[in-house]
Amino acid sequence: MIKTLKIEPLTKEAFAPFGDVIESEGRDYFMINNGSTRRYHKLGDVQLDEQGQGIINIFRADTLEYPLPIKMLERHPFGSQSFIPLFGHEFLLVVAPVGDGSMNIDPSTVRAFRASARQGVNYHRGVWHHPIMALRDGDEFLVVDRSGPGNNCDEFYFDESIQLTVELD
Ligand SMILES: NC(=O)N[C@@H](O)C(=O)O
Ligand code: NI
Repeated sequence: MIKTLKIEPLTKEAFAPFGDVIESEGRDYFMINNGSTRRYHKLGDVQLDEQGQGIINIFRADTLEYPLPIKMLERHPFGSQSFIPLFGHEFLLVVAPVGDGSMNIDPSTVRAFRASARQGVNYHRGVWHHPIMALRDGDEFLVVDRSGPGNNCDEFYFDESIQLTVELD
């Protein structure tokens, strides 16, 4: 299979099989702090196993070389992982559904999205995704994910006959 992935705009609906979109645009809110603040409540769920602890990190990432061959995806079986851009730059995502839970990805289910400068994502537990795909060198992301015992990062490498690519337009 040789395929250039179509980069889709990131929307709550389109991304629903993979997790949550963290954004304020078009979302419900309620007022707090004596009316000075909008609370966009529960935009995403932090998912953890019983032994997991939720932690807050910053990832500083450089851009990758495009066209980018998608040789592997990874997943975090014990917890969700969110990426919120701190510098307000767009970034890319490549994902595949949890599937049947086995260490296998149907390449036809792999999708690419472009997050706007005001969107973040929260990958749900076990959702396959490519490591962070910043579009600027030195870009920073607030990352909320899970710390705890066990290996929380499975990597799946596609067979060499599967050539999935992401190109920048
Ligand atoms: N390995 C690591 O912490 N980063 C990845 O999980 C990622 O999604 O970028
Ligand atoms: Ni990850």
